[in-house]
Amino acid sequence: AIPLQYGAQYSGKRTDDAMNKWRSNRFGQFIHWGLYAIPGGVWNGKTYNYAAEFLKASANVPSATWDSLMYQFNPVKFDAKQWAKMAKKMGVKYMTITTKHHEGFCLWPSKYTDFSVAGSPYKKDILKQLVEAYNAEGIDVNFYYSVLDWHHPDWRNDIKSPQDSVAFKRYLDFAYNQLKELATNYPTVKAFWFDGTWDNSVKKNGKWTYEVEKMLKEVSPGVIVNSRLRADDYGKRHKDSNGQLMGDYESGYERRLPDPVTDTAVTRWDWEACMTIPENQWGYHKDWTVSHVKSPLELLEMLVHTTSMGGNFLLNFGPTGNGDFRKEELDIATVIGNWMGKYGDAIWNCDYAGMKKEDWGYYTKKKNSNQLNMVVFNWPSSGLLKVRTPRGMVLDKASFVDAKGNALKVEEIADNQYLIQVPVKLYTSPQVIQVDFHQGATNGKYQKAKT
Ligand SMILES: COc1ccc([C@@H]2N[C@@H](C)[C@@H](O)[C@H]2O)cc1
Repeated sequence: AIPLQYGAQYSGKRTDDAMNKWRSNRFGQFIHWGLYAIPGGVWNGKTYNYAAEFLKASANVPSATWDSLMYQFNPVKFDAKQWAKMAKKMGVKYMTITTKHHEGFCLWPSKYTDFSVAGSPYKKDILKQLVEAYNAEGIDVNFYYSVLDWHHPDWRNDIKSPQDSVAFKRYLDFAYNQLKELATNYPTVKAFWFDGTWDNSVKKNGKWTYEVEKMLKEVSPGVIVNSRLRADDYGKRHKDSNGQLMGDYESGYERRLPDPVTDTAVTRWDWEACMTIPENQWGYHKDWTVSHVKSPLELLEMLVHTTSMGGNFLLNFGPTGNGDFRKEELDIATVIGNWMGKYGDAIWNCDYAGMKKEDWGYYTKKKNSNQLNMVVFNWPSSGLLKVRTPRGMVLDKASFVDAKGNALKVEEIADNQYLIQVPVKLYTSPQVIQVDFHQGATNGKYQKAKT
């Protein structure tokens, strides 16, 4: 192995209470909210199709002009309690909020900059209201923090001169102080979600990323940081020069999911996928006709897919500049919430079942139980659901979660191969079949092939 000072600090999954809770949460609400929500992808009457939180770049808006949006930030409809109630009904167990996105505007009154809510007509601390309201609903809150900062004069994309080094050192001190301020002033925050760390300037400062992780864990014991924060001694990101995952979970899946057949390696570590409802909009965009908008059932399948591979699913919402949510997002929250209300037990505190992916859908397995869940999206015209079990796993009985009394026919047709029979009918939403199993030798009651 290559000797490293700033590489991975440990290997394997963390098994402490804080990480077990993070893992059991499974479903989270991402919220992107900042000055970009005011123009919402439209500048001087022109609609820009690219991600709305990048409008400053897409429309080549001068910094002074963009930054003056601070004087328009006054979300009169913002109601943290209402947001938290919507999240609770949707069935999320955690929420990740952008404390500061690439534009540099801070949703809390940081003492290290004037470019925050304190300088806006709104004035109040948005993070404080959200943390209190969501925690009151029993939902954990995590903080997203962009290291990339378009506003700060000392930010550099690369270090090309001694002057760059001096300036960027000032920037890294600023960011370090802001992060310490966040961890200190909002002690119930459970995790930090770092973004904007792909530039050479950050890759050349692996030590700083190591020191940030260390500081956060000293200030807030048990706190969790994503792999995206980290660069090692040689600028390697997410995984260090020895291929070891840095941070506490892998955060490379952005608007994409690992393949359930070819990417099962991800089940060996903790990971989280974050997902937009449109193709590529994190901040509020006035015109969602610019791309495909995922339906509730598309997103629900992604949540189940992610859980089936031992990952967390972070679904993004982009509130308007006034502090309310668009209809499409409210509808998605309602439909997913209704499903979670009935079948959330197949998501929360569930993990990878260690079984081969089948065409009809996904398996999840309740932690420390003999409860296997089959979440069925694709109904076979035969009415026969194929199940291949690992050696030593024997299926006993199966029934629909909302028809526990009606046992389904479970037929062992060959070594570790079963068929579960379901009525052939139109199912209008994904169903969950609960299967009881035990470890043991197969019953061998099927006809052995004639030798
Ligand atoms: C292609 O470059 C980028 C850069 C930043 C992003 C940011 N990461 C997401 C989690 C959002 O915050 C998006 O703005 C996305 C794509």
